[in-house]
Order: sequence, then structure tokens, then C-alpha cells
Amino acid sequence: MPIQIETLNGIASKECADNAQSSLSSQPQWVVQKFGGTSIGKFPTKVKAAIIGSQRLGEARVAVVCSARSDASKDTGTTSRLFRAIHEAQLPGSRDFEAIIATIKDEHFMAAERVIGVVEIVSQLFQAIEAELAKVSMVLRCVQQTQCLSEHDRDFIISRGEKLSCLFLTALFRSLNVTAVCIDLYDLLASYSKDVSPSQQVDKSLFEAITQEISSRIDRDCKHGIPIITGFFGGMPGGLLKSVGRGYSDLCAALVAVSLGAQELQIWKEVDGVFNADPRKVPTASLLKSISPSEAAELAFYGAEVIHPSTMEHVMQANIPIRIKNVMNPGSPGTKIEPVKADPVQNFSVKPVNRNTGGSKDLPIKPVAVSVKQDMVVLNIQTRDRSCSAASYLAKIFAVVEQHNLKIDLISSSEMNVSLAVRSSEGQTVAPVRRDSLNEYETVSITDLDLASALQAFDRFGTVDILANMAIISLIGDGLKQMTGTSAKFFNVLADNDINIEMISQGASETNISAVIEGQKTDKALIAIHRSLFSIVPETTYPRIAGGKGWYLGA
Ligand SMILES: Nc1ncnc2c1ncn2[C@@H]1O[C@H](COP(=O)(O)OP(=O)(O)O)[C@@H](O)[C@H]1O
Ligand SMILES: N[C@@H](CC(=O)OP(=O)(O)O)C(=O)O
Repeated sequence: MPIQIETLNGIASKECADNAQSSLSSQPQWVVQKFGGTSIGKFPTKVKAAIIGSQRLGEARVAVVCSARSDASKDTGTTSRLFRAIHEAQLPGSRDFEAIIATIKDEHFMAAERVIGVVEIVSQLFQAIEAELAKVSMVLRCVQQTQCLSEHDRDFIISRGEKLSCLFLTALFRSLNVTAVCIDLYDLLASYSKDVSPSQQVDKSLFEAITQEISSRIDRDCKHGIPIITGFFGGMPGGLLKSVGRGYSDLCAALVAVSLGAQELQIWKEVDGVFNADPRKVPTASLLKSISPSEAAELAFYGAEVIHPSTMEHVMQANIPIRIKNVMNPGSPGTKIEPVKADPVQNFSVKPVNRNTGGSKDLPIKPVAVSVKQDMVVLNIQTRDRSCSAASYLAKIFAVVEQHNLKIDLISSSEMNVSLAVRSSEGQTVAPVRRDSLNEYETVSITDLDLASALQAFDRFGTVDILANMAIISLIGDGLKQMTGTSAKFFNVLADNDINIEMISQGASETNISAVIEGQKTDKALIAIHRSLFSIVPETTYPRIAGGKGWYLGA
């Protein structure tokens, strides 16, 4: 049996792996490593090397959290395929879901044969994969017959993507004689989640129950070796997909880190860390060595796909740093998100002090990044009833927003007009046209059901303009509000590049200035803003930010 192990430093022997394992049991501290679907799909040997490399350092036990594998991109990955299978099963008479499940099986089989060198382990893995997919097919057939899909069914089906991924990685380690145990968190708090109503509060006590259960599972099932944990966890009211959405495995990793009291949570990506702009769109973007939790949360929410927005809160409260690392370049230190001293009122994000009046010297002196969030729809709602008070008008609008589950990312309002930038649900379209009569909405392509029904509700008390295919462009940095002239420069750059601004938001957050622009102009906007606002020149030439040094606001 081949027992050579590829490590970060080359090839190690079985002895090294055993040493690593024995050092595990004597080391109480944990490092939690989360790997995304494309990393596991495209670079499994690099993922394995990153895990074993960390173990060999011997300083901590490693716990691994896996997302569902994707061979090429997230769109064609296992989770997306499972979503499509669910969609097909809901179409009366369609059997196409069976072909999708067969494709998922083939992809996992091929990966196993390609990467795992021990025939016996590969065949055991095949059986385990078949058993999981048989359960998925059974639920899908049932959905088709009954034409009824519960959140519970949806969560179960989607969760199997992470289970397959963990089975694969566990088998890979077994083939290398490294002890690894697959831990499935789908049925975490099973009794709790079955009884729980979708309106149940997602509060501190829920997360405490979840983290307690995770730690007792790991303690019970994996006394030694590497726990390989599904990035899907059960127990969220209304289901994980409804409450957290795609990218949920970052939150799972955060909860695992909290439950183990980890010394660090590592999110492994295919980029070196967080850059001051999307490095795939802005070639001159530079890597940020560290950012604050509030900046990371804002960046995540406003489009940087490096980390899920829900990840920060729990780990920061538990005083656990996050490090973003690159599977392709494990030697690079990546980006660190360091917990800041908790403010009892503001939770983990400590309010920056006004620099103009001599604030803390720890504060940054420039915006840290620019980001873009695509697929936004702007609804401009204007009241028809002038006699109604502004307060009751706003109350009506927000009641509709809540009832129809709209995800609002930006709001701006005057007395009788409200503009909402909302996300159109995944894979659902809204036509890029303005319409102001309800009947006409039906003639355009709004397949987003929540949005379509919300529009009908808004139409009862206002006239609605719809702008589709929009994007939010955001400038992010702690204390931005206090940086004199920053927003003027931001908006000027957009104007100079002939980019129209549909909506502006500044002031609600200390950390963010945002504008809504046409989606197709975002690349141009990103490059122009990065060029103008992120150039560093010698300190002496810098004149313009009160209290700042070394950062130049441009020409
Ligand atoms: N500020 C940013 N810093 C780093 N990556 C960013 C940023 N904004 C957007 N991105 C994008 O986030 C993605 C993160 O990396 P990757 O590991 O490829 O993603 P995934 O987990 O979706 O496979 C990249 O596609 C990168 O282009
Ligand atoms: N597999 C899930 C959850 C996830 O977190 O994915 P990733 O880590 O690959 O972004 C999804 O595709 O949404």
C-alpha cells in the first residue's frame, strides 16, 4: 500500500504522518480549516497537503470543514446540481433529476479513482457515495409524486453535497494511513430543528446550543485524528438555506471554531487573501495583510466573495482570529482578521474615534477596499396618497418587505419616496426595463416570485419604478465617515467616467459609502476608483485627510 504523503515541503513518510497523529492527541489547541468546493474539486492534493502541512507543525490539532465539491466553478458544482435536481423534481413528469444525480455520482467516482490510490478504499467510498445518493433520489421521487417540497427536504438534499465531499476527503486520508473521521452535522439538533418554527428567533441561545452539540459530537466521534466536518449543519429555524443562504459553510466553520475554542479559523481560498479590490477584475489590486472585523463584514456583505458575511460575528465574539489563505500558495501568510476589543453596546465592532478630533492611533487612515455587488434590482416607490404621514408610509413599505422576504442591501428615502436596492433571488431574472403600472410587470420577465408578489403589494399604495441589472459599488474602511472629501472624490471618479449614479447611501455605516450604478459599468468603475483612490504617494505630498498620513486622494 502506498504510504507516501505529499506535504507542503515535499514528500513525507508514513512515520511523519504517524508523528503528526500522535502529536494531535497531546495538543489541546485547535486550528479549524475550511475548504471551499472548488478547492476540493480542482486541487484535492493541495487541500490534503495544506491539512497535513499544518498538522506537521505539531502546534495544534486540525479540524477540517468541507463544502460540496465543484470540478470547475460553483455554477456547475455539486450544490448547484442538487438545486437543479430539486427544480426538475418539482416539474410534473420530468425525470431529468435522475440524470443530474447520475452526473454527481460520476464526478465523485472519477475524482476518487483519480486521487485515491488504494482500490479497497475507493470501492468502500463508491458504496458510501451510492448510499447517500440513493437517499437523495428517494426524496426527489417523493417530491415529484407529491409535488410538495418542505424546507426540511431541501436542506437534506443540499446537505448531501457536503457529506459526499467529506466522505471523499476522509477516504483520501485513510488511503494515506492518516486517521480521519467524517462528521455529518446535518442532523445536529434534529429534534430541535423538526419542531422549530421558521419564525423562531435566531439568537445567541440557538448558536450556543449548536456549538455545544458540535463540540460534543467531535469529542464523541473523533478522539484522535482529523475530524472532517460537513459544512452543512442542521438546526437553523426554517432551514440553513433560508436563514443563511449559499456559502453557508463559512458560518459552519466559524461555529466549529467557536465550539472548539480554536486558536485560529482559516478560510482557504484560491486567492492569497483579501485584496483592496477584486484581483480578478483589477490587476493592480494589492493584498491586505490585515483588516478589521467590521471592514471584513462590510466587504463580505458588499460583494467580496472571500468570506460569507455571517462568519465574523461568532468568532470575533469568541476572540478567535480568522486568516484567509490560498491553497495554491500555502506559504503566504494571507489576510488576518483580528478580533478587536469588544464594545458591550456595539458588539464586536468598536466604533472608530473621529480622526479630526485626535482619535485612536490604531485607526486606519484610508479606505481599505472597493467592492461590487451585482444582480441588484432598484425599486423606487413613490406614494400616491399625499395625506398619509411619512411614518405610516414607511411602515407600510417595510411591512411588505418583511412579508415577502425581500433582501434589502441599500435604502435611501425622502419624505414620500423610498428607493430600495434588493437582491433578485439566485437564478431568477428581472427584465431590465422601467414600468410603472402593475399590469405591465406581468408582461416583463420577473420570475423571482417573492419580488413579483412584493411589487403587487407595493402597487396598492405607490407607483413603482424598477431598475434591473444594477450593482452596488462600495468604498470600505473604518471611520470613512470622518474622512473629509472621500465621498466627493468617490462620486467625482464615477462622474468623470460617465457612470450615472442611481442611488447613494452614506452615513448609516461608519465603514461604507455606497452607490448604485449600472451592472455593466462596474469593471470600468472599479478600475477607475482603484486607480484614483488607492494610490500611495510619499507622506510629504499628502495634504488632504485630516489626521491622516501617507494616503493621497488623487489628482
Ligand atoms: N477584495 C477581494 N479580495 C479577494 N478576492 C475577491 C475580492 N473581491 C472579490 N473577490 C473574488 O472572490 C473570489 C474568492 O476566491 P475563490 O477561492 O476563487 O472563490 P470560491 O470560494 O467562490 O471558489 C475570487 O473569485 C475573487 O475574484
Ligand atoms: N456548497 C455550498 C456552501 C458553501 O459554502 O460553498 P463554498 O464554500 O464553496 O462557497 C454552496 O455552494 O453554496
